[in-house]
Amino acid sequence: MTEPGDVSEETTEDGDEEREQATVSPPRGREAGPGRGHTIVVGAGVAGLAAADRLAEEGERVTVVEARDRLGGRVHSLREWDGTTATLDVGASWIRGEENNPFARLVREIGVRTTVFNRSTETAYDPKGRRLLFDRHRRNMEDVNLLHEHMYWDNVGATPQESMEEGIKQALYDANLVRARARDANEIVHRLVEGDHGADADEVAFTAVAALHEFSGDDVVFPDGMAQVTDYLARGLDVRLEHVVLSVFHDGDGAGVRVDTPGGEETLTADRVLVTLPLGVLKAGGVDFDPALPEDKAGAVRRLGSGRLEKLFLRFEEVFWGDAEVLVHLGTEEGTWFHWYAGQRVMGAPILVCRNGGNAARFLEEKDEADVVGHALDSLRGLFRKVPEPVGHHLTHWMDDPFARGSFSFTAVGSGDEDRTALGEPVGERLFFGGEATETEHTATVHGALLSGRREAERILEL
Ligand SMILES: Cc1cc2nc3c(=O)[nH]c(=O)nc-3n(C[C@H](O)[C@H](O)[C@H](O)COP(=O)(O)OP(=O)(O)OC[C@H]3O[C@@H](n4cnc5c(N)ncnc54)[C@H](O)[C@@H]3O)c2cc1C
Repeated sequence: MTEPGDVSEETTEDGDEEREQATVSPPRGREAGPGRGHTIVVGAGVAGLAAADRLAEEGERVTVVEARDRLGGRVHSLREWDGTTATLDVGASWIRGEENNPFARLVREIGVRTTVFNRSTETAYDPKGRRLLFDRHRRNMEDVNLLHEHMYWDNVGATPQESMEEGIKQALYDANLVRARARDANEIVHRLVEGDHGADADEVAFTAVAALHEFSGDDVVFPDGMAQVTDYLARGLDVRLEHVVLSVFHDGDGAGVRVDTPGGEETLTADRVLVTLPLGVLKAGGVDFDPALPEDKAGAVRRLGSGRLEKLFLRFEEVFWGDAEVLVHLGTEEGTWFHWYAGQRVMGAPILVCRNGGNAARFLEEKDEADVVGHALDSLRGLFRKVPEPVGHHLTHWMDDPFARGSFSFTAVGSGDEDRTALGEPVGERLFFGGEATETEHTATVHGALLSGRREAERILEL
């Protein structure tokens, strides 16, 4: 190990890129202020950048190492997609609940434009593609709220071994809805679980109901892309892209990482390392830790789940679905194509986007891309008489992405908050852990990632 605080200097072409980046904004975090040290942050997602931003502001020297050739991690805005002016948020797109939400506060500080999908236009269709009367859909959603309320109450005293599926069954029994209403509410609740957790109701712990402490207010999206926020956090920082961390090591003298770069392998050392790798990457075991992670942390990595949620964007010549900005389709094959969001206003182009989570995503994963698009079009053709061929599409593959290995963490049956806490615990004063999976109250979200990064920055600043 070289001296703590000594990071090998870049001499490759990458170095030029880094210097170029630094000139866009005044450099930050390049030197340690009085009494401060040097932290290597692994991962330039929301968590890593939020930590680096805070540490740099407080005089810490910070070096961010990122495997991809871009910032943002699971925040990824594809700008000017497909020859249009549209920006696609192919990872996170929503701030869930604007009020008191720290991510929303940051967005306001930066002055980034947000908007809401107009839910008053939400239109639901039955399995045969018949539009449900507005009142019927509203009643369905009231039934869903009732089930959720029962689930919150039934959750008191639930054990980690109980599944969300069992919780839903109990709530259905308690709510005592008539058959057709119970069927619709049951289906909608299942689709919501799959979207929120990226897993099926029988894979998710029932206790996760209580863990979804979301904020009130509107859910807002970013017409110009959420990546404006990660770009802002990274301004002026020393971020080294295309640096794939192979191992993380630490001892009494310091900590460091071995990285694979386009110029070959390198070793970077510092006083400490903050790891914000996605849970899926930790689960895959591609990054070595020396010494090995403590058993409670390794166990947490095994027990927590990495969920799947994939998005399909379809671009058409023109809007054929009317004014609706949200379409709900009940009774589809394997729960696929349940929720469509229409981007004519929000994205400024005739785009439909659908998210498939859990089983629906697994079902589609078996197909090649053309078949997935065909399957989506068949489903839409059940709703509209004339569905033209799309002129473009984008399908995400977060589960296969080697630097994500999933969309976000979920509390799997048999795991719990104590696993998330263990995952976020530091190892001595050299190794720290952040990322959405290390949060107990706001898992699987950008605000959770933000809070985890700031939490670890505070921990380091208190040393
Ligand atoms: C399809 C999808 C939809 C979502 N929708 C929403 C939403 O609407 N609202 C919401 O709040 N949240 C949403 N999320 C969740 C949200 O995106 C994440 O919770 C959040 O972005 C995670 O941030 P993070 O910093 O913890 O992890 P990441 O953003 O994954 O950052 C970790 C970084 O580590 C890097 N990395 C991985 N391996 C290595 C390695 N070996 N060496 C170096 N670097 C490495 C990665 O490339 C990445 O940049 C969604 C996620 C997905 C995938």
